[in-house]
Amino acid sequence: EESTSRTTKKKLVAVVGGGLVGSLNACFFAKRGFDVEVFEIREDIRKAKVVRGRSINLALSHRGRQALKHVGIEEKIVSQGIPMQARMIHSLNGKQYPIPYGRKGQVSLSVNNIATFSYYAICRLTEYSTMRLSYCCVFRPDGSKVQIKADLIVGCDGAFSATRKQFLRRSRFNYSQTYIPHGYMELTMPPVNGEFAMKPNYLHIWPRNTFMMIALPNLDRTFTCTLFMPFEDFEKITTGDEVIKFFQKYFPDTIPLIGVDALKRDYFRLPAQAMVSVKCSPYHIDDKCVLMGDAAHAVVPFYGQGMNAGFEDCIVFDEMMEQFNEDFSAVLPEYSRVRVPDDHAIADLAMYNYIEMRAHVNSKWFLFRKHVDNLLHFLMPKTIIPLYTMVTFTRTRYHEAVQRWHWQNKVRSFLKIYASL
Ligand SMILES: Cc1cc2nc3c(=O)[nH]c(=O)nc-3n(C[C@H](O)[C@H](O)[C@H](O)COP(=O)(O)OP(=O)(O)OC[C@H]3O[C@@H](n4cnc5c(N)ncnc54)[C@H](O)[C@@H]3O)c2cc1C
Ligand SMILES: COc1ccc2c(c1)CN(c1nc(C(=O)N(C)c3cc(Cl)c(F)cc3C(=O)O)c(Cl)s1)C2
Repeated sequence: EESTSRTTKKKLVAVVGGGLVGSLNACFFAKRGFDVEVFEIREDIRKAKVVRGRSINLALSHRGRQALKHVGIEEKIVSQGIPMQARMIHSLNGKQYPIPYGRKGQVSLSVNNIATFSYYAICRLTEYSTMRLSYCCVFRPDGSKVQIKADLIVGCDGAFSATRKQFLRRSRFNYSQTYIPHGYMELTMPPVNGEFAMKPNYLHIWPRNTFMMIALPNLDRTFTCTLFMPFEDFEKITTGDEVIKFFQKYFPDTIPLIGVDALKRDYFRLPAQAMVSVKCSPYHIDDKCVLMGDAAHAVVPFYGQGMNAGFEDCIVFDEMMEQFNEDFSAVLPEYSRVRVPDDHAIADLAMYNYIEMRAHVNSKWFLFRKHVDNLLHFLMPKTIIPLYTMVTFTRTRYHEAVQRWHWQNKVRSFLKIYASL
């Protein structure tokens, strides 16, 4: 029977979206003793046979790991991830050059997407007795809605968020989205005699200016290769032979590793996927609703930070819940005030990196820039910290990392002028 002894009724938090950020966020709220209900449009991940995620594997770095650590699942995820201690640059002549990310411990982890993470997060959730999972769509495709009576709604329903769509109807809500002309396609590189086809503890990169391919290792000793190319170039390749010809020209060393038949087949399995950059503000409505993850800020993947930024959203929000004693009317506006500039900064950084890579990033550029960065950092470790080090291996606020990077560029150009005198 209803326990009358309790003075305050437990508050209910409804999380829309049970993807990477939604399921992690639910852990944060459940840990605080809230009743949490997660609404996920797709079937229960724990029963799903086929993993359907936007990218098969992702680079998990410091920001994301700090969030996982907060709810006690960092070790579980790290044990399922493969550390990448350096980049392996594949030049056109087939030569490979490793470029370390930094000091020994500074690694990114290649983790399997939805399957590994959400599974552990949801299992963690069910350990908190206050957890309920409803596999249904909050806003049904026919527009009808599930009635939720909750004290707080957290929109974690991804780049095409239905929760955010409700924000669009309000005045003073800012929104922008940009589709880039590049698409991406994922291809699998199988093991060779049961072993990884390439060195596993690296982020493999084939930088070819307009075209680029990267490969991250998976636990099952495959690599997931992600080919980035303008849609118009994807469309020019219409037959298996044209695929092989294209790979012979730009990625010759990968043909024997992916396999001619697999290339011809897998290239036409799915069309190239689009990449969108979404910015909006504010992230909240009064003390009622808040957006996090891709629902708040979808970024192009050219910094490997989308999930890490979404996970960091959860820590930042939780820190404010602590600071304002869980008073939503104080936490939500403060969350928008602090987090919008940082998430916009990483969106800009990722877009800048895309434009930089498309323009003049080939093996020589990569080698030159990364060795210069590492050299300057070695000479003036406190003054020159490579931008990707601040972004990937620290929790420096994204907008501060960008400010510092601008300042360092001034120092760098001054040094160049000084050196040339
Ligand atoms: C090619 C590529 C490579 C990437 N690489 C990296 C990387 O290396 N590192 C990194 O940090 N990030 C990377 N990202 C970004 C990362 O995938 C996203 O930032 C991350 O998935 C965002 O998680 P999310 O939970 O906010 O959204 P999603 O993962 O999209 O989850 C949203 C969830 O909400 C559900 N949903 C949607 N609509 C509704 C609704 N109306 N009702 C109920 N449920 C709903 C969906 O089914 C889904 O489960 C990459 C992205 C791409 C495309
Ligand atoms: C699964 O799909 C994807 C797609 C893109 C990425 C990832 C996974 C993981 N990514 C990472 N990027 C950085 C980084 O900081 N930069 C500047 C880089 C940016 C690009 Cl595009 C690149 F090719 C190398 C580096 C590099 O420095 O290694 C990391 Cl550190 S991890 C990009």
